[in-house]
Amino acid sequence: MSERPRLTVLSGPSGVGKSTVVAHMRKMHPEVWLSVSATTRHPRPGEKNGVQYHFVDNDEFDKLVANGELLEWAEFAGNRYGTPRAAVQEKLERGEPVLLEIDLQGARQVRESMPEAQLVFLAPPSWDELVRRLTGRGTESQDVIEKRLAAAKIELAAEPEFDTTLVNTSVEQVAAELLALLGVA
Ligand SMILES: Nc1ncnc2c1ncn2[C@@H]1O[C@H](COP(=O)(O)OP(=O)(O)OP(=O)(O)O)[C@@H](O)[C@H]1O
Ligand SMILES: Nc1nc2c(ncn2[C@@H]2O[C@H](COP(=O)(O)O)[C@@H](O)[C@H]2O)c(=O)[nH]1
Repeated sequence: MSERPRLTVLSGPSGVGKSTVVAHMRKMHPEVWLSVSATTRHPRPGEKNGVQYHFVDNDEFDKLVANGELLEWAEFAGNRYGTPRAAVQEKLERGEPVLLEIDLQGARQVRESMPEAQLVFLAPPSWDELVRRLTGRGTESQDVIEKRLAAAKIELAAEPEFDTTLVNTSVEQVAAELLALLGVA
């Protein structure tokens, strides 16, 4: 009997570098499949529907929830985000690894529904560096940055709930560590 296919969750505070690390990893290994979440957040400049996210309005998101189409979902800093269930199930049924990049509330839901999943926490080298990265990205208003930093304090305190912690000092190094955890490299 083959080993059960693995679902990996990558979580960590807003601005720590999750998307940057995953993008670097997929540049080296395009075969790594990342779930595309649905969100009610407005696209940032350069973001395309169906690529970074499926951008939906509140009614569409309500329908996804009501129809049981989301594996998990959460409200984060004023917007809702959720993982479409069907694509994840299809990949796992084919025996292919699955990567989710989601917040702490979503990670906790996955732990409940799929205890075999591995939960990876991406931590910043320091609090000041996290603030620098989130602010320096320049994509959020000061009000939203403050909401995200308030959430970050809760997320950092939850680090012991995760199976593994990776510290994002070097994008290249942490991408290699994540690949190893995915069983790709
Ligand atoms: N190791 C690193 N060293 C320096 N800067 C980094 C590093 N990793 C990421 N960054 C920078 O930090 C900023 C935030 O990164 P990114 O958008 O990937 O974070 P995130 O965790 O995906 O955030 P969110 O949860 O808000 O989507 C970006 O400007 C990115 O270039
Ligand atoms: N619970 C979920 N969280 C998600 C999902 N997709 C993304 N996220 C997380 O939301 C925040 C904010 O993302 P941003 O793109 O607006 O910066 C971040 O922590 C993401 O990881 C999801 O499907 N479910």
